[in-house]
Amino acid sequence: MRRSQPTLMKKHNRIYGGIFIMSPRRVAICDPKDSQVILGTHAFLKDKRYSNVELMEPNMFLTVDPELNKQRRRQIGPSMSLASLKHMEPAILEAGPKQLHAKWDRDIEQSKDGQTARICYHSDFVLMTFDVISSLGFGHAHRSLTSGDTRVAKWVKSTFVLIFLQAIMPIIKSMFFRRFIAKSLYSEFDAFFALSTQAVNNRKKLLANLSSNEDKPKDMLQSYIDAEDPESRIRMTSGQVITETIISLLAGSDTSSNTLAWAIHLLLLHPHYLARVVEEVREAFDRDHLIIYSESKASLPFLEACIYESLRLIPVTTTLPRFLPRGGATLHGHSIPEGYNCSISISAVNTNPEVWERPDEFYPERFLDNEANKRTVLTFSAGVRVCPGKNLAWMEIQSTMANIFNKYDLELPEDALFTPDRVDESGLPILMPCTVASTCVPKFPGRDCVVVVSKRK
Ligand code: HEM
Repeated sequence: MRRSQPTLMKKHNRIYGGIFIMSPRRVAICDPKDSQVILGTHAFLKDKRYSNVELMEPNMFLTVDPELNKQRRRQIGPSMSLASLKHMEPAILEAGPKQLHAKWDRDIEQSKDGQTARICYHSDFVLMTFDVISSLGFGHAHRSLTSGDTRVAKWVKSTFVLIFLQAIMPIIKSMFFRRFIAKSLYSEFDAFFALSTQAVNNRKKLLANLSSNEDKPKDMLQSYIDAEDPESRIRMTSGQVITETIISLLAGSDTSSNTLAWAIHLLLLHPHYLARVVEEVREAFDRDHLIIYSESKASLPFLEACIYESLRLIPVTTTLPRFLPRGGATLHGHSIPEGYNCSISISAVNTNPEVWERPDEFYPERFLDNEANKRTVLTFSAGVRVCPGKNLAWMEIQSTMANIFNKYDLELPEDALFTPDRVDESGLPILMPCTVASTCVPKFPGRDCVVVVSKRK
């Protein structure tokens, strides 16, 4: 079995259990305890294919070198803490929920009846999450969602593809591919790199003219420039800041937008839960109030449970590939030789029937007052290389959803293909199909991620 598609991994987990052979020298891991063992230490290195990528300086995401990864985490980690993100929240709300409202209000106003608009929420979330991270990372307010200028968002996509291709197919790094076959991908990457370089240079010029530290911008770019490793006192060079900014943009936009899209899809297919979330939000806040993350965290436990359940059921990152250390390891009672690869299947761990009751069901109640269940969800990974952008993602996702439900009524269009009544043999709503590459993306977003939006009655 070579493919690691989530549905296949889940199916094989039910047949073969917590561990099975996927292909020669590669085993699949589907058990939460084994995953914690592997992810808890740098001994199980990230898959070596990541180090094939030669586009930027070595960085936190692609490095297989534990020392570099640890240093970067000491440098960058604090800027991703909730305390630090609190200072960035105004920029997140401007580029995120407020911009989305502006776009949806305009769509409604310009619609035929002036009351309801058909909206592809997937494409809006893609641009919105890109705008959020690029505002923080470039210190410049890209507004691709409302302006319709999607040029930079496209460069990001090309960079993603290029990284993926270099990792699995190193020949793409050759001059022949650079000049001919993959020329446009490389030139879009160059444009994106030049933009990031310009952002760092502009910021350094601005800093040179500031009279007080108090006036420094409060964003991710600034915190990367200021980041210092408390152990070695080393700060990042401009090249490293540029690279880490690009990496944050790549790692943080598609993941967040697709998570938002799956959460909305799941709620539309479970109208009783949608109604419960809407009621919770509207009882807690006035209709014109812009809900910030701390408010939503304090007052909207059911919304939070729905997001956890969506992250559990459809994790946008599907596998975590790791390398068995010298001497091998015993996993799930089996001795696995050194040099083997193991692929932790996030989707199989998140739906392992030995751990989760009603594993395939969208059942958010399992997360109400249940910290242990929240900790078991593996969607942001865990351990030494856990996602450093987790807090930012939560801030963005939860405040976007809270503000959508506070301001708009959402309904599936009449021609929707996937509806609450269209169920499988177990009686569960059939989900829209997805494509799995580096993230799990709706396959036909223009067809399946459409919703009719009107202003809240
Ligand atoms: C819903 C949103 C997100 C999900 C589901 C997610 C998931 C993940 C996962 C599973 C990993 C581990 C990958 C691996 O080990 O192979 C990871 C790593 C990473 N994520 Fe996220 N992520 C999200 C949002 C973000 C955001 C917003 C940022 C940045 C601002 C970010 C930055 C990173 C970085 C830099 C790494 C590499 C860490 C390392 O290798 O040490 N992520 N993410």
